[in-house]
Amino acid sequence: MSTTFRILVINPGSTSTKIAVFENDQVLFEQTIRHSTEDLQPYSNIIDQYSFRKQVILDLLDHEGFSLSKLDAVCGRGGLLRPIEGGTYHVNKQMLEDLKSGYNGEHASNLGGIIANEIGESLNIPSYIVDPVVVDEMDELARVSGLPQLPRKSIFHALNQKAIARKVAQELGKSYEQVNLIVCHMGGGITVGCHKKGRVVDVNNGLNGEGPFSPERAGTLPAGQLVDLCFSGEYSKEEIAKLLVGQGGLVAHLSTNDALEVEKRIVQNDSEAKKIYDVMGYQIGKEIGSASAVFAGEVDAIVLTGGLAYGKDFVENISERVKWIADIHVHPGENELQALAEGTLRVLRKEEQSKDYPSL
Ligand SMILES: Nc1ncnc2c1ncn2[C@@H]1O[C@H](COP(=O)(O)OP(=O)(O)OP(=O)(O)O)[C@@H](O)[C@H]1O
Ligand SMILES: CCCC(=O)O
Repeated sequence: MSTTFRILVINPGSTSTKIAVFENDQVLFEQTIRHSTEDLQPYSNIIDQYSFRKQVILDLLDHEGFSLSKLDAVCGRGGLLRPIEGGTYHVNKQMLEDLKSGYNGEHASNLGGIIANEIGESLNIPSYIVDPVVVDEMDELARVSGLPQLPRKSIFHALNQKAIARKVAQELGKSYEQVNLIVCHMGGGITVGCHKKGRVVDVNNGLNGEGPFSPERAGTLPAGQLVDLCFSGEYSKEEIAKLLVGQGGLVAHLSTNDALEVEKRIVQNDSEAKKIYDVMGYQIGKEIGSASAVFAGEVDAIVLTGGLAYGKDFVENISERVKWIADIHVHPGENELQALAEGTLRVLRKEEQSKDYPSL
């Protein structure tokens, strides 16, 4: 029996689709396909981007000369499913239904399992998801909001946050279960997780109007004014939802989700671009500060990760505000493709069993 496994991994983010082909845990090919605001504009729902993103992936693999017939499995980033524990799940009928209907809401990662399944079925090979954004390890007190009918939910960049947290724990010479980390994923969305001895006990739900604004999310808004906006008669429910996720943050203020473009404008002395970019850093600093209270100050490290962590001045802006809390570890980009491949590999090698996504 073959001990070499070839795996296609697919990570649809809000502003990009990242793909890679792995041979066991070694990457053979990796590419980030960026989607501009204009590319995504025609699609009123994220699920409608499905054919567009799948075709872009297939075209790229074809262009690079990768034969699909050599694949052993396909793995996609898991989306807004029902709350489940971390791990590798095979895609099943219920999961597909929940991803398609957006059981817990709309998110680019909903496309991961759907595209993986479609490619997998066409090749007669298995498809999986690993550590979806709904991994839920929150402490009970973190679930309580100021209205009993509106409990808080755990929806965050679980895959990257957990993979980077393990790496930083290793850098500290400890296991993930021995450290307290504040992990700040800064991509199209921004989530700040409190990793307390191996569990994410609190985290802002970046999709639900919580936390800092981001390239595409509005973050925490003044609630009363938001209610007025909702009932102003000027917006439909869908339009308001899009303002919060997709057209909020940098997109709302500067008409771009691309921080590199914002940095370019700053170099050209665009004062509005500078102000908004600075405020995004300020809000991230505030969120990290509030996370430090979750640990009563006992924080081993602060971790800055995601695409925005490539921005040196941006990282400096945040670090100046929070370096008094703990040492800062910067891991730009993300480890998500590797984490997807490793989760799949553990199952293909039978080191672990894939989990069953619960049916109704
Ligand atoms: N070198 C860089 N310097 C500054 N910003 C960068 C750099 N590279 C990418 N970015 C910015 O990072 C953001 C995208 O980050 P990332 O690729 O992690 O997001 P995503 O995967 O699309 O969404 P999410 O991480 O929320 O799922 C964009 O605003 C992009 O312009
Ligand atoms: C991963 C959920 C948070 C976000 O995309 O903003």
